[in-house]
Amino acid sequence: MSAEQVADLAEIRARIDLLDREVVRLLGERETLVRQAGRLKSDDAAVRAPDRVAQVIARVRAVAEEVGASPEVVERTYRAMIGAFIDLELAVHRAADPSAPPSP
Ligand SMILES: C=C(O[C@@H]1C=C(C(=O)O)C=C[C@H]1O)C(=O)O
Repeated sequence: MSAEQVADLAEIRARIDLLDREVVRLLGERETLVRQAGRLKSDDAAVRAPDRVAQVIARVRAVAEEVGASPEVVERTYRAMIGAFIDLELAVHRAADPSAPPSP
């Protein structure tokens, strides 16, 4: 890499780092809402809510198309993120109702 390319890459990474702060802040806000949802639900199946997951994926893919982002990257990112949130929500739900048996 030339000195100019090294400087350009450093600038790009600085901008990515700034965006990541915002992304993580928004993930924290999303986590608060997911925790609230987990306390309201009746059982593990309700926590997993696959129909809702399908809706969210369809919606974010459409938003990606609208804003010029890759729908594939957005879908894969969301599937990984929602998987992690479901694990968190299951833990929150079980802590709120310890008598509930865990699903397989
Ligand atoms: C937050 C919810 O629970 C789970 C987490 C979801 C999410 O992170 O978007 C979506 C559906 C459920 O799997 C919900 O039902 O809305």
